[in-house]
Amino acid sequence: MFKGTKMNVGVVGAGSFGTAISQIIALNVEEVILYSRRKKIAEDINKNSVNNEYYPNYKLNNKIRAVNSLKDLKECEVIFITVPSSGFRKTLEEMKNEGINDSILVTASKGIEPISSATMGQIIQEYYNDKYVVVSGPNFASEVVLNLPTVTNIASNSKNNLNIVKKILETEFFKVEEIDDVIGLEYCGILKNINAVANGICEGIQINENGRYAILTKGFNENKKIVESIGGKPSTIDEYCGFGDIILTSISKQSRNHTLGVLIGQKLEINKGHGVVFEGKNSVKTIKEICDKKCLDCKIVNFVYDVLVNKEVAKTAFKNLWKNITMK
Ligand SMILES: NC(=O)C1=CN([C@@H]2O[C@H](COP(=O)(O)OP(=O)(O)OC[C@H]3O[C@@H](n4cnc5c(N)ncnc54)[C@H](OP(=O)(O)O)[C@@H]3O)[C@@H](O)[C@H]2O)C=CC1
Ligand SMILES: O=C(CO)COP(=O)(O)O
Repeated sequence: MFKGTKMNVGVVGAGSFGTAISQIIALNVEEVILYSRRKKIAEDINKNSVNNEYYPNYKLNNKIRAVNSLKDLKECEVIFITVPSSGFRKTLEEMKNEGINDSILVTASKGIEPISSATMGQIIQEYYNDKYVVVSGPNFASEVVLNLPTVTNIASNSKNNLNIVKKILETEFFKVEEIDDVIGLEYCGILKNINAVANGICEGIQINENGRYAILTKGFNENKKIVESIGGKPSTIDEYCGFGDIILTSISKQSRNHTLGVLIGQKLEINKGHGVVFEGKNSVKTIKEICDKKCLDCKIVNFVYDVLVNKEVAKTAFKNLWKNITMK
């Protein structure tokens, strides 16, 4: 007999993380409705329980039902949004237009909107309310999909919504820890991508390990300053979503942001055509603007900005960074 939560849960975005989190949720609810903007992906999932595009060799839980219209999520009490930040606002607009009004919205996207500098949660607030839930942590989708030991942090202004989301997500191996800092949690996910690119660049130009871990330490401490400056708690950086995710994505070759840095450091051409999600690349300009506005001298952000935006040679940018690395 089913012992989980009797709830309609939806997931928007049948990509790496959306599919992975659906697997986790499926362990706790009767049905997960997974929205794919591509009909073929939805059809494959429903026919064979396989997401051929993102996990071709993995059988998904048969409690996952894929749909190709956002209308089909109308009855969901909770909806997780897992599209990249670049498509987040458009997705919310479409959800609104399709009559999705009363669901608890959860964001797992680790990016920031250019120009408005809005976090994904703040964009949700524009269309809905401030009762959204943020999920973030050292959570590679490739491991989440297998329900391997993982911890994530969640935060919300609504205790009730937080409890509901925790119930939907927590499994024996996928642990969920609440923290009391919505904006800090979101910023941890945004900033660690920039650290990952920075450490990847250093690896790409073959900086020694002592040097690379100095860069990592510097980035960790600068993130604390940034989180505090935007109204978050500096201590949030010590949590899984902070320390854990910075380390994971700065070091692991599984990280796309880290890999991007390595390739740039090695002066290899980045293939722009295949839509790989590099949230760090997309957010560094906005984060640099925020730091400048707040008169924060964040050397790791500047380093990544110099390489990615100013197109400075990575080795030159590193030399400039290193000159001032011990300056507060
Ligand atoms: N991968 C990971 O380990 C983790 C990722 N995240 C975060 O989750 C977010 C998504 O990442 P991830 O799942 O890896 O990315 P993927 O590229 O694997 O999947 C993205 C999903 O969003 C859809 N999508 C892409 N662009 C748009 C758009 N403009 N409008 C609507 N839908 C769109 C894609 O559809 P289609 O297939 O048709 O392109 C796909 O379903 C990112 O912000 C990332 O930082 C968070 C934790 C872990
Ligand atoms: O956020 C992630 C793991 O926590 C995934 O990182 P990448 O986007 O760099 O692959």
